Amino acid sequence: MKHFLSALDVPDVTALADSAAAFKAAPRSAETLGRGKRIGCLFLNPSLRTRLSTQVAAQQLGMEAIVFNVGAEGWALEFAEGAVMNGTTVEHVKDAAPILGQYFDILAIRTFPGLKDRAEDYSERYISQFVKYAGVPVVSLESATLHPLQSLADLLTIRETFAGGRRPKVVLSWAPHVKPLPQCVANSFAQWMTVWGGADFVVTHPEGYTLDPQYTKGASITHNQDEAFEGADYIYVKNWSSYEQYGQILSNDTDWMLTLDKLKATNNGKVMHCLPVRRNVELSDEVLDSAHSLVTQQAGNRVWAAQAVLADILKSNA
Ligand SMILES: NCCC[C@H](NC(=O)CCC(=O)O)C(=O)O
Ligand SMILES: NC(=O)OP(=O)(O)O
Repeated sequence: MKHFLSALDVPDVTALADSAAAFKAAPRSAETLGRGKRIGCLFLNPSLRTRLSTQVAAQQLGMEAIVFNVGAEGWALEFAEGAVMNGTTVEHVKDAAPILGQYFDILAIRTFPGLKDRAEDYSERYISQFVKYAGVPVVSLESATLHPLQSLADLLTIRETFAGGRRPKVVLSWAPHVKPLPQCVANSFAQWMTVWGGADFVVTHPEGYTLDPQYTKGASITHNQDEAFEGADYIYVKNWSSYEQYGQILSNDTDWMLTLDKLKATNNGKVMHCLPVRRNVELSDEVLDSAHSLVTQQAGNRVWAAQAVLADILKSNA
């Protein structure tokens, strides 16, 4: 693949998850693949896992990784076409991106949505301008609407932990939060689950939190969390702000927090979350600290997901 922005860039998500599993079994199996190559990781927003796992993955492929917190330390970038730059932005992406394309063989970017203007966020203007102007492969480190590296790690986690000999029931469950969050992780998980097609996939959320249907096509959607949890093998917990009443918090319904009591209806369900997590708001301590929780394994798998993606891009663009 050329770029990695969405599941739709991946010819075969199962094969990519297999590649991630192979790197997990043999981390140094392609340690010369990236020799002499350099990845630039640009962060317009904070990160712990994505930032570090991508660097570890690059190093294990023999690549050099340079991280730049462009949001905090760089010149304020302008993305609007034809902007009269007499305000706070200092440098246009049209000028910056081609330079970054000369410094790096792969450019990876984290750029969260503004959550003010849905059309603007869902146009993915920021990351697509890097694609347009950098001239090198671009990897999403979470963009305005999707988080594909997270979803690939999630798919790996489900495939390596499920031993049921049937299709697992996987539930994406909305959770309360203190602030409006992007829809990225939820959109992306739904997209990967439906593109993969290996699970009975259910999305549950309070009214008003319907996700963009392009990502949930093929999923069962219900406002009844108890019903969704019945017999579930995996519960993926995530908050998102409203897509319909864009960027709003409509419900701070604490009843939606995942507790051990709620897990009783599941099939000894495993619990997933992308992290960072607000303890005792989204999930209770007793869930996160129990054997139900896969969150540490899931975050560990971010390395293998990133390694599979970078290896594929290196091979495809050799
Ligand atoms: N990269 C994984 C999640 C990133 C982001 N969470 C956050 O911003 C949490 C912030 C907080 O808890 O204050 C999100 O939901 O998309
Ligand atoms: N899950 C995830 O993307 O974590 P970071 O925001 O810490 O990178």
